[in-house]
Amino acid sequence: MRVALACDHGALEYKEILKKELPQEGYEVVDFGTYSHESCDYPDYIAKAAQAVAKGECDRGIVLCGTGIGASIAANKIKGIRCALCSESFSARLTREHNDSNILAMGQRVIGEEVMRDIVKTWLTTPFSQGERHKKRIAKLARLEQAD
Ligand SMILES: O=C(CO)[C@H](O)[C@H](O)[C@H](O)COP(=O)(O)O
Repeated sequence: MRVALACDHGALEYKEILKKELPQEGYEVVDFGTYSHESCDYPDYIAKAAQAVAKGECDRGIVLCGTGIGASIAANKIKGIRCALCSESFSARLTREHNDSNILAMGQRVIGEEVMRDIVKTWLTTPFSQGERHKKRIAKLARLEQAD
């Protein structure tokens, strides 16, 4: 699985942890930045990762900022993206099973390192349930994008 990573200056450390550790678990990572602690604007980096997922260049994406909120808002502006902001693994599992989320957002200023790892592991390994009720709802989400 190829995973797009992106962050702003508020979450550089967690992005670097994932960049180092995910390949050890067999994931390919593509790093869309940012690459330093210099203050930057999260939409610039998050959009690149989200576009890569939307185009099918990456299978999934993980985006991070201080709270995860700005990152999740930015990712969800891209057509075809269902980005879920998670601070615990229960939601990470349910958003895969129910929403078939293709991007995970987290906040480095909100959750600890081990919680972050737990969320990522759960989110990457949980399949979509394929439930008909969930497929119907996801189709309705897609139709909302068409209304733009
Ligand atoms: O977008 C955010 C808030 O939801 C992120 O947490 C950003 O990382 C944060 O706004 C950055 O704040 P800073 O004061 O510029 O470091």
